[in-house]
Amino acid sequence: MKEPAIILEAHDLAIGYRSAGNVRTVAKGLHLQLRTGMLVCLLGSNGAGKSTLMRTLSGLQPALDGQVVIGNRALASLKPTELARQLSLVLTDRTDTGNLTAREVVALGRTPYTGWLGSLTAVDHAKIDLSIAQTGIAPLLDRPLHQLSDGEKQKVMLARALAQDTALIMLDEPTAHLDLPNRVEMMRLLHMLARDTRKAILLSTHELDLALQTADELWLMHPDGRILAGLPEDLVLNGAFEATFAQSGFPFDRSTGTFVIHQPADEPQIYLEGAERPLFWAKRALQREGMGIGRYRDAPCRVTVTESDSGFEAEINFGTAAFKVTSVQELIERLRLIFPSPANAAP
Ligand SMILES: Nc1ncnc2c1ncn2[C@@H]1O[C@H](COP(=O)(O)OP(=O)(O)OP(=O)(O)O)[C@@H](O)[C@H]1O
Repeated sequence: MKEPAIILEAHDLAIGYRSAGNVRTVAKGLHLQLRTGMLVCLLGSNGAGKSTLMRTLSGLQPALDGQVVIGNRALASLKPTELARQLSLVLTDRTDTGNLTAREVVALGRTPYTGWLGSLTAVDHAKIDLSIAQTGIAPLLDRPLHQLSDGEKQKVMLARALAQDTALIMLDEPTAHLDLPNRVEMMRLLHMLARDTRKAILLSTHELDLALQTADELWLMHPDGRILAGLPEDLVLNGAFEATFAQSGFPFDRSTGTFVIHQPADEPQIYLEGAERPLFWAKRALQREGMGIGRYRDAPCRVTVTESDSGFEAEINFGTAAFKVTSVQELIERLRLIFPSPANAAP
């Protein structure tokens, strides 16, 4: 496999805003690299500076200090047409495309090569056809963009970026208006595109779980203005992920890669064991109920779960008593009889 090449570099970059003599620095001292074939997800809490960074890296706003280099040229020295041949940008803000059809919007991706009134060559048509095939938008092509659903529009805007045929694509919250299946599909598509077309793709998102699963690299915007970059798994295991979202108030469970919404209210009196799938869902339900799950087999109550034809079965052993239940609901009800919730317990 070819070594990934560096497409974009930021050296000692400071980002933020300058107005009426005031400077508001959002982050500084940033050293970043984007390489071919990589899907990089930029994550951070609200107000951490994701949009500011995306806008600065794409030349929409000037850096406060430092330098961005794209394709071996300083970003600040690139003319708009030169930049448009290096970088395509997909913004979530609804763009006014009038009555243009999806096909016409995709064709706009070729503007850096044809000019506004330029006619499309065979090469342009081939690039457009390829981007349509890659995003699977053929059935939408003759419809005005404004009549499409948000998910469909998002795919058309991605096709336009692909038609632009740049080594680097940046997307600002590309999953923002999509439902779960479309969010998953969009992330999978972007991951596949990075792999297959060797493009560098940078996107900002609040989809922590999807980013953890699909990104080749994460850029975590720490509230103190640093960016921690690395493989998702390393950033989880070394605590960087937790630190980035520490202010959310929810502990992050490094073993499951999820935020813990329910804290145990009860003593850890239940030991859970058994098949992986029923164990996962039983544990979730017990956690939601605030039931204390212990780590040792000699806990007062042992629950052994199995997968049955109807999905779930469990045996509860408490002292000399044993109970069989056939749903998670029954399990919770039986356990609540054994261990009344502290909130409901008699004083
Ligand atoms: N035009 C502006 N002038 C001054 N400060 C701004 C401007 N736009 C944003 N900011 C500030 O810069 C900081 C970073 O904002 P930014 O929009 O980049 O964060 P974000 O990570 O994209 O947030 P979100 O996840 O909420 O979209 C915030 O404190 C914000 O208030």
